[in-house]
Amino acid sequence: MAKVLVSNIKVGHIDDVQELRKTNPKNIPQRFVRDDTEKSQPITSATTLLDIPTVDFSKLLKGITQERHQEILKLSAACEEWGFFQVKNHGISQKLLDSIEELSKDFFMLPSEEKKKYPMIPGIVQGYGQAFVFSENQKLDWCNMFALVTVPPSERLPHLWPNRPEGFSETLEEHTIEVRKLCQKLLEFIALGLGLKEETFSEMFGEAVQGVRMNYYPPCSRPDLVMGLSPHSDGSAITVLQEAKGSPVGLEILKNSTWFPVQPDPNALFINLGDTLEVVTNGKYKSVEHRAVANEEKDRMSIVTFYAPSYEVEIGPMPEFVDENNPIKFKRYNHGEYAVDYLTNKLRGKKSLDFGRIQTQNSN
Ligand SMILES: COC(=O)C(/C=C/C1=C(C)CCCC1(C)C)=C/O[C@H]1C=C(C)C(=O)O1
Ligand SMILES: O=C(O)CCC(=O)C(=O)O
Ligand SMILES: [Fe+2]
Repeated sequence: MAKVLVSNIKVGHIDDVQELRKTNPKNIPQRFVRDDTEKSQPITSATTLLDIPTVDFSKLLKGITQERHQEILKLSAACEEWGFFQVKNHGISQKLLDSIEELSKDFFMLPSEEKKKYPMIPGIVQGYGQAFVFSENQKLDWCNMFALVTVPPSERLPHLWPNRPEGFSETLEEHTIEVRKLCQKLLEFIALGLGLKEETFSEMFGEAVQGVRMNYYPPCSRPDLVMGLSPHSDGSAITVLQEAKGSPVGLEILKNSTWFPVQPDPNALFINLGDTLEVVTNGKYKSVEHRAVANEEKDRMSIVTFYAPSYEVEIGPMPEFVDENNPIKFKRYNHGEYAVDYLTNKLRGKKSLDFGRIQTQNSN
């Protein structure tokens, strides 16, 4: 994908939320204050955490057994009903996960001037700062991000790979490889759960694009006024989310017009479906809309890997999911063009899917 340089847009001043917190914790600049229309209060309280469907990866890895079949049924049910699940016994070493978490936290704790050596410029979602800001009056999220495209190497921006904290870039390389293997295996089992051959997505995606983003949410004196991360569906096929240990509840899932707080098991990884899986299954599976809220007392951090098709491939609903009862909902499109559309707009609920959606008379 051509690196979209949207350098002629004015984004106004974007405060670093960690600096805001440090210098004047009671000050919430107006650009961070959401009006009520945007922040429907969750109907459920944080005490009613949503039960996250859990898949045991070690059972999926067993040969063709009844146990594996049951786990695949669990996986497909979670994908169809919720669009997310958590995976335990995922096989990624806890040492690596702890290391990437510690190094990511150390990165965010670096002095501001050090982090500003890796600026995130509008339209390029890589680097340190706030992604998806495209206008001066756009509300900002209470979040500092650091993101890199990691695969293919040709899409990397080497000058944004930090040399501090020590070992961060090297650990990121290892983390990229291990999470990629998990994504590829999960997509094989998701394919089987759809009644497809397990190679379906590896053949469809080509050399999958992979990006990683660390989100750091400092405490906020008025969490009721701000949004940690705006509501969105991910522009991935699947996303792997690791929540830092000791994080307060922050991630919320939209289901039946209600925001449900979820907190993944610290020994599991949270997986959510992105727009691409909704398109290729013609809506049988749906990308889940989610957001993150801020917390008054505690900081929170997430490490998120996005796994998506190559920019070169064409994506569209598979014939297996189109029939007279399920008319085709999306056109076929070049994934690179979808990626440009996604990455040059603010986070906007599930509007990212409109890029490929076929508008029908009665479509709302
Ligand atoms: C919520 O954020 C995303 O879904 C997302 C997805 C980015 C991507 C696509 C839309 C198409 C395939 C490539 C890629 C995974 C980059 C956010 O971008 C991530 C990835 C980087 C890098 C980042 O800043 O956040
Ligand atoms: O921090 C979280 O829990 C959500 C992060 C997320 O949705 C994202 O980075 O796409
Ligand atoms: Fe997300």
